[in-house]
Amino acid sequence: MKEKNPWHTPVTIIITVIGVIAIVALVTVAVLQNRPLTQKYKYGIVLDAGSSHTALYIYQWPAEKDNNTGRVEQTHSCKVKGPGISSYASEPWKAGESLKDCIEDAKRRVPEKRHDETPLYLGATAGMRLLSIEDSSASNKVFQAVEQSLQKSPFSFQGARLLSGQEEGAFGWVTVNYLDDRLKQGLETTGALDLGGASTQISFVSNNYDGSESPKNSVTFRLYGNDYNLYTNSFLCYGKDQALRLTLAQQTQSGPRSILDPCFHPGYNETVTYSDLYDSPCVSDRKPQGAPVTFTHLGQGNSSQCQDVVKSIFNFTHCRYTQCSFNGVFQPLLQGPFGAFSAYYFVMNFLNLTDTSIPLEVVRKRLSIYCETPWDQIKQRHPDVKLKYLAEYCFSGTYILTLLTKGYNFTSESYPNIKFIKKIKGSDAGWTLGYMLNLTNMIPAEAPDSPLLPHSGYVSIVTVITVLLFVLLIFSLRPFWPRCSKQPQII
Ligand SMILES: Nc1nc2c(ncn2[C@@H]2O[C@H](COP(=O)(O)OP(=O)(O)OP(=O)(O)O)[C@@H](O)[C@H]2O)c(=O)[nH]1
Ligand SMILES: [Ca+2]
Repeated sequence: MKEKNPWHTPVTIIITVIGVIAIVALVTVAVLQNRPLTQKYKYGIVLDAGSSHTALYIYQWPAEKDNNTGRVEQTHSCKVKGPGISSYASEPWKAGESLKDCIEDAKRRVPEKRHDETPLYLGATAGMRLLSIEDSSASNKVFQAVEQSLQKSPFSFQGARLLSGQEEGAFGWVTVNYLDDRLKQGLETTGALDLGGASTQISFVSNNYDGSESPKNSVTFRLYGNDYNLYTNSFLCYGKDQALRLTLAQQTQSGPRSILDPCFHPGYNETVTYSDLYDSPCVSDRKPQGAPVTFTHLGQGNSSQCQDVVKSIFNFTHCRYTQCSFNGVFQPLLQGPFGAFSAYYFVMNFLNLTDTSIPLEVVRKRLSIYCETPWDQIKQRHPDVKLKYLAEYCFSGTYILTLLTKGYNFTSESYPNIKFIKKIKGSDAGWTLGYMLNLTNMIPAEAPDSPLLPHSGYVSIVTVITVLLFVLLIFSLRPFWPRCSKQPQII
């Protein structure tokens, strides 16, 4: 006779079926409930109105994770044609007009249904700082013109304003450390070195600096639960274009008809108008009286003399603090790694000198060989490079090394701590990202609560516990199991 399987009773079959359905349902709900939503993005736009040009940056981040694990990244940038907005002082409406192409570009890049919720900011830096010193009414008119133009865009325009040098330095530092993921993890931070056309910024955290010695150089932040006491300084007139004016002013104090400039290649020969050279508040008070209309700017290509001329634009004589960089500005001891961007990168990249493991002495030697190369040869070697940029790389390279070593006190030992960078993980290094993160409150002061378990761990645990409960249920029903009718053995 065939033995009857005790499991084949209606009760156990029903329990098993219900149990299996329950497990499947539970796991499905857990998976569906916790699956990442289809990615939707939010956008933010920042216009960087620099002294030499304006650039527009578009940032995006996952819509449902504004300030948590969502990472803000740059998706696009647009270079505005023409000079910086401060150059339109005499015809301000043109400053507004100049932005239109990049705004049209942004309209195509940001999905249309997000346009009206996308914040748009314009921040102006040293070019407008100089214009506001020189002619505040002209600078107001330029701001009005760009505001009028940007208000017409479909984006949510949040205003155009002048950043202070301190903000420019601090937001550059936030950008670098945010992109490097150093803030969220509370890691040692990276200092930021920004070389613009009209100003230059240095920002870093130094352990032996509490901000009390020079409060105007101190910015404190609480980010992701960590406190930072940042040292920052912006040197107006020490961006590379204004620094070049300072050295040319130094060489033309007697109002000569020609100068032999050690920072330009031998054979270089250009006519410069005195009124153009001295048309900047950085040098205007030093315009020589009775000078001719123009002077001939001749290149000499003499590196050591170039270093001397460049050094002469820094003032090292007075310091009322325990230590200074230059021009009587307090600076604590340099600390940690540094990221150097903007013109630091453009120039050192052109000169093939971004590798800071090359000893500083070798860097100087290579630069002096470059500076001594005749202008004709330089032009032949680089037919595609803009002549204005090409003519200035010898000066700019010398200025960068002088600023870093004589100005900020980097030494042969600390020079390798500098990294010349353009982008970090696809986003440009600069103040714009930090500025937007700040204005959109996207970096919380306290560390966000992270989920106890990752999604996969959560699903696995739910499944295991459900199966265990089910097995337990089956066993708890044991008394109801039909008895196995074993035949007594006949001996
Ligand atoms: N060689 C080279 N120089 C560049 C390039 N782009 C900009 N520059 C120059 O580098 C300097 C710094 O440029 P930016 O960092 O854009 O300066 P900015 O933001 O206009 O000026 P600030 O308002 O002082 O920050 C300026 O003298 C520019 O003319 C480039 O692609 N190559
Ligand atoms: Ca800049």
